[in-house]
Amino acid sequence: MSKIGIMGGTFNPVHTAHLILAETAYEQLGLDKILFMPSKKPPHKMHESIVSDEHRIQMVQLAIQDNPHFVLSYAELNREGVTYTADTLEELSSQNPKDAYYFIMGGDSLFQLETWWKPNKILSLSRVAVAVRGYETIEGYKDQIAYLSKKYNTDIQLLATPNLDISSRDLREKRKQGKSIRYYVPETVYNYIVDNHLYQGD
Ligand SMILES: Nc1ncnc2c1ncn2[C@@H]1O[C@H](COP(=O)(O)OP(=O)(O)OP(=O)(O)O)[C@@H](O)[C@H]1O
Ligand SMILES: O=C(O)c1ccc[n+]([C@@H]2O[C@H](COP(=O)([O-])O)[C@@H](O)[C@H]2O)c1
Repeated sequence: MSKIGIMGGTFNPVHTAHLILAETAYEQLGLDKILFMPSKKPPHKMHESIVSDEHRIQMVQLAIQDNPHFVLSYAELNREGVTYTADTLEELSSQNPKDAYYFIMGGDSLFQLETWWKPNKILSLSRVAVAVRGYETIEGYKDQIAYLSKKYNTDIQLLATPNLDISSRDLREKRKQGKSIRYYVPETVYNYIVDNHLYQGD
């Protein structure tokens, strides 16, 4: 049996907080590997402008290539239409029934989790590991963790990450304003964004 972390995201673009979050989960939960799983068409971002799958794949690949326990997963990119986490977990666990899945997320996702498709299935097929985001505090998460843990009879893990106030949205905005995003993303990803003129206009 392997313990597999899933770092799902739009990764538009992937940034340093995603990588720190995944590495912390790997270490703290004693995982065997982390799947970086770009979403195809996230249901809650249907109207957002997202760079092509190819660009997001390239950026994730560049970001994780030096880490032997980080793996790019095409599980959602290979599916047609809207991709739901519950369906992805069902597919993964039927392919590898002996593996245990840990779905890694930031606090914004934790507070939205009940609005996702079939939260019950998500929480029965995986354990959630959550990191405090930006200026939020652990205190603000405790009630939500206790509520979800009790309701869905699960054990939600809190990850000991530093609070990193980095978001893809802010990085896209900085680029639009001509500001630097150097060091918010790995150097390879920074060069890719600059070389491909990504996030410069509308
Ligand atoms: N700074 C952060 N701290 C903790 N978790 C984060 C952080 N940034 C992203 N995450 C988590 O990583 C996962 C994937 O995030 P996503 O790709 O949407 O990045 P994002 O920065 O939230 O993007 P956007 O600003 O476009 O919404 C989500 O579960 C999100 O909560
Ligand atoms: O399945 C759902 O209903 C659902 C709704 C919102 C988000 N998700 C997943 O949550 C992960 C983080 O999403 P995002 O948009 O914050 O990058 C990513 O894997 C999404 O597919 C899933």
